[in-house]
Amino acid sequence: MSKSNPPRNPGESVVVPEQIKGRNIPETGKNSEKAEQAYERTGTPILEVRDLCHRYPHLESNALDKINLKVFKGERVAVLGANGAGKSTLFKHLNGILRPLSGEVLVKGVKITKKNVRMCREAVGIVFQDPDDQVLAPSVEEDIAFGPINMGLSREEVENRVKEALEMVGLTGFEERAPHHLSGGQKKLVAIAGILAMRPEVIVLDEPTAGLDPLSSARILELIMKMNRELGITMLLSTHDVDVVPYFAERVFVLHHGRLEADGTPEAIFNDPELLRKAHLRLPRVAEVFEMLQQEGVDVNIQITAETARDEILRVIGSAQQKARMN
Ligand SMILES: Nc1ncnc2c1ncn2[C@@H]1O[C@H](COP(=O)(O)OP(=O)(O)OP(=O)(O)O)[C@@H](O)[C@H]1O
Repeated sequence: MSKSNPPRNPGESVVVPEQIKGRNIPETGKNSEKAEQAYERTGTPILEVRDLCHRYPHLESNALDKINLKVFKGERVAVLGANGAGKSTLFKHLNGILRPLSGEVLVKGVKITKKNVRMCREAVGIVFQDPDDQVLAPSVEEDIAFGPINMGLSREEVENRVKEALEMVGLTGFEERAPHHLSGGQKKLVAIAGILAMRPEVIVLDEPTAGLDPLSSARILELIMKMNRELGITMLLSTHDVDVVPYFAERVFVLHHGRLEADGTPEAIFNDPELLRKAHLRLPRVAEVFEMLQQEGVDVNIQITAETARDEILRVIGSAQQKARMN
């Protein structure tokens, strides 16, 4: 986004939501039965981008250059890329906020046009990086009701949806509060509730944890997992926080200078040092330790989550003990 991200402390530790810690880490990758059950990678993608190019006025190069990608129902996808890579620009195309210079975006197989853009915005909701761009009404309740009222829903239905969305994000009791008196984390939850109340099939979140403390970040990530698991909502989010990516993403898109450099599982992406270097990304902290061990000549495979790291360390210790016994 044009707004710069608040600086992050490079040594800041990651708070992994309890639900996705340890043994409950969602399995990722092609071999994961759970992941395979969670979504069907065949048939019509819920979102498809074909040869998408975007150019902002007065700029010489494209902010997006021939992007092709598909997202399937129920997937959790992370979009990684350095500042200015094009993540926000891509997101604004996914529900027709921006119009392509060339190429097209399809929602459930239908190309976004002027005529159907409203329907597309109901299906694909976007949570912007800065909640102040989104949460504008004088009270939380009015803010969340805004989308459903615009959809022409009855008063009773609007009330139901506001109640349901507040429950989902854990802000029941905040109805009368003024959004500008809430904390950054609470405002972010109100922004998510406003989108949720429209019952979208896809939620796109631009840097949902930027500027939040570790606990608030964990709460947002927990909510993202819950919306995916319990409501079946397809989730796309951009982040600079590579440490959390392996804990929630089944698939990762890497953007660099407006191009899609890679589309793969977190394991595949984080096992490609050349790609990470090119896209100005780094390994998750856990993986950095394994990379250092490899450089020391230890026979380990790079791991990206705490749980698989523990298993790998136990494997190495086990084989060292076995060798010692044989000698
Ligand atoms: N409204 C705009 N007008 C002109 N140029 C823009 C505008 N918005 C973004 N850009 C430019 O387009 C490119 C992509 O920006 P974009 O905000 O999509 O990147 P990003 O990956 O979301 O970055 P960040 O991680 O910093 O949010 C950048 O070069 C940026 O300067």
